[in-house]
Amino acid sequence: MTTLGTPLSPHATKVMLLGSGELGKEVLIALQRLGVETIAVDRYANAPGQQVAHHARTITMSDPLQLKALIEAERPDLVVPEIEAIATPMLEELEAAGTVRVIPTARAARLTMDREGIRRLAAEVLGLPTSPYVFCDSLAELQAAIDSQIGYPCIVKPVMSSSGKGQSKISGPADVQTAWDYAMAGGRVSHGRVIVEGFIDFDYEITQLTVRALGADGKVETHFCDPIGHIQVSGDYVESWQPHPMPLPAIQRSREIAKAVTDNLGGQGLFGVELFVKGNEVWFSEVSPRPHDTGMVTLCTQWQNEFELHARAILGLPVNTALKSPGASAVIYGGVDAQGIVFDGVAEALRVPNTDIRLFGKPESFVKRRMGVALAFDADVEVARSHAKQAAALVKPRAV
Ligand SMILES: Nc1ncnc2c1ncn2[C@@H]1O[C@H](COP(=O)(O)OP(=O)(O)OP(=O)(O)O)[C@@H](O)[C@H]1O
Ligand SMILES: NCC(=O)N[C@@H]1O[C@H](COP(=O)([O-])[O-])[C@@H](O)[C@H]1O
Ligand SMILES: [Mg+2]
Repeated sequence: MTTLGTPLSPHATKVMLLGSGELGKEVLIALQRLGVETIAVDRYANAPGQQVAHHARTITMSDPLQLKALIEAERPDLVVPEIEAIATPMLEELEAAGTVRVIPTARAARLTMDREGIRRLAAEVLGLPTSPYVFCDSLAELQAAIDSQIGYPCIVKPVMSSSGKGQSKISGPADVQTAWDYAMAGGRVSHGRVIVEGFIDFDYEITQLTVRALGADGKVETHFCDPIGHIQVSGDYVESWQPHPMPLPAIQRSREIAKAVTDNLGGQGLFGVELFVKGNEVWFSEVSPRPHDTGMVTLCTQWQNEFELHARAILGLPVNTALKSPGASAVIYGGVDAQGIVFDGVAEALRVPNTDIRLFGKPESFVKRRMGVALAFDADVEVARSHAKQAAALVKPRAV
């Protein structure tokens, strides 16, 4: 039996989010709708989720002592990682000591914190198909790995980074030095380590949202959402849509891979399994043990969006992954480096049929920082894509 409390009372059900960006903000809203008391943690003040949570805390989440002190002071029932760059060994310690439950598990948070843990698990332990890869600690090692094993073209990424930061494609020998330097500048935490991956010439890529939630018998059941297609530019998502049309064998293979990875990571919650598809062949790329940026499309396509699914699953509640309507999302970038920007054209954007927007409320804009998203639904997923892109383009961020 699941019992939920009253926020701000002695019997509150308390959930702490580690990371409170656009994805965490929606999880926090979903939790609050279920009467959960929420604590939003981030590395800077007034992060999107901190603007809607009951409590806001600003710490360096990669510092184990700061993290421990905060968790011990707040004593949440659940700790929900929302970004990778967290002191996950400390979460494992606190979980082992019975201080807190980490979503989906502290081990899953550690393994997915950097590319090495999850890639070795998927390829070497689970035997799943992935791109060929080598981990390197210097420019010389990178060059040697390309020459002896990976070849051109290939992709270099810092082991700890997300949203494409520090990632670049190497087409030939002339690009190697630049890619190395860019990776060194772009990692979230300064480790001089990169992964170099052989380039997969896929037809398309998808996110397979996968939910591990409790059934009536108290056992974990796996649920799948319809596949989400997406387009990435420089390693960052710019457009997504659901459902992505796929042949049945490719859908089955995708779900098989998603099940293998999520079964191993364990716990309860929603996962975003990133897959490359060519014909009926499917490669595992990576997995987020939490809502996925491309899954923002579910804000307009599912009866229970990915944030509500995560909230329900972690609280032990039943989930429904049914599609409500095909739809699409398109990213609104900051376009300027400035604090406290304004957005022109919102009304014009919302005049595009069946659209909606989210402006995340990030206090500072960067040219390539994701500041909002446009959403559109339509019976025809291609029409939805076109409307989402039109709406996103009509929103004009501006420095004042
Ligand atoms: N080996 C590869 N072959 C072909 N394309 C790739 C490869 N690796 C990455 N990409 C492209 O780059 C995108 C981003 O890569 P990846 O997901 O590893 O980066 P990320 O920084 O973790 O991004 P995010 O945090 O947004 O998921 C992929 O979605 C894909 O479009
Ligand atoms: N691909 C991962 C992803 O989309 N994560 C989302 O971006 C935020 C960080 O944004 P910021 O870099 O603009 O602060 C994170 O907090 C999370 O919501
Ligand atoms: Mg990715």
